[in-house]
Amino acid sequence: MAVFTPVSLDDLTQWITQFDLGKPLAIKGISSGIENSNFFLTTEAGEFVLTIFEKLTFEQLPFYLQLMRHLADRSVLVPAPVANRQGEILHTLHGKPASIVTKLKGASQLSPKPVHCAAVGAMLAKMHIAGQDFPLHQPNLRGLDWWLATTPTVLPYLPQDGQHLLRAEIHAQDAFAGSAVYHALPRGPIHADLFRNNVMFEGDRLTGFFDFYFAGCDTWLFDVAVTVNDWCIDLDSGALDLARLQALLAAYHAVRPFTEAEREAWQPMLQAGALRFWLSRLYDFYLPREAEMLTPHDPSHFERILRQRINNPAPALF
Ligand SMILES: Nc1ncnc2c1ncn2[C@@H]1O[C@H](COP(=O)(O)OP(=O)(O)O)[C@@H](O)[C@H]1O
Ligand SMILES: N[C@@H](CCOP(=O)(O)O)C(=O)O
Repeated sequence: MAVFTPVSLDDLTQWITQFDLGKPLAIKGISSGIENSNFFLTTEAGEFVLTIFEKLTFEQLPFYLQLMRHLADRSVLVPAPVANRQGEILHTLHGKPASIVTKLKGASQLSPKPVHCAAVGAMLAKMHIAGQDFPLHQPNLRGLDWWLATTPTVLPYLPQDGQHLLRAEIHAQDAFAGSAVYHALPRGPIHADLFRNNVMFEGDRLTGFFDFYFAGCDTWLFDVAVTVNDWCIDLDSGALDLARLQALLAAYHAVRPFTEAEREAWQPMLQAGALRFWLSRLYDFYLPREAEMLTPHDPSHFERILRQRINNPAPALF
């Protein structure tokens, strides 16, 4: 939708000399970005994505960029941040934080089949394992604390039945987060927003996960639940598609077997994954940021998913 900070080839002539990327040959704004100014950049060394960060700060960005670098170094398919000759991956362009990352081939698969879900499940498990020794820590900033803080803000906008559902679910999630099962869940860096539009495919071959700017440290199962709630559902009803669900979970389990605690936590975690995006969409819908230029996502989509998960519990995990 937008390039907020324009960049021309002339702007890059001098700036790019800090990298071993040769001369800049072409730059093209990416219109679909909503948070940042993104560009496809071609240099003598190949094709890249240049991002100027419009909201994230120099203090916040190292967690995300270092995580992508860490994962890329361990053969997880993610954009690899490109370092300059000083080894730095966070740069300044037009006075704002900027990065150059490798360009993923392909396009998003918005009508996934089991084969695509299996590829996502396997790569997600690989990503969780590879993140285990990542040294930086940042909590999931859209986790329980944020849900608890946001619920009273959005409650007044909801009709009675929505208020009832939200109160009951936040109460259930707060109790679940205090349980022994919850504390036994394996955790580490997670993507936390692995929707269909954040994964690239070339045909049936997954070429990478991107958009790590909701990443944080949380339970791995929460990441699986968020992913399942987008990749393995009928988008109209929110109902789980069992063939896609089975494909994603089996492929994940083959790389990183689920634990007993995860089996017990699966049902509340699927509800947690739905609650998180219901809340963020409610917040963006009723309290849009100043000068927000976007049409907010429909919150009722995730209310429907939450009701589906409560009324039609998913099959048990492996
Ligand atoms: N590393 C990458 N490789 C290929 N395409 C990318 C890459 N990063 C972003 N894109 C493209 O740019 C678009 C916008 O990126 P996104 O991260 O969603 O931006 P924003 O954070 O501003 O919403 C994506 O939909 C995708 O088409
Ligand atoms: N996936 C979230 C919105 C996050 O925005 P993104 O386009 O940067 O992934 C939702 O659907 O609510």
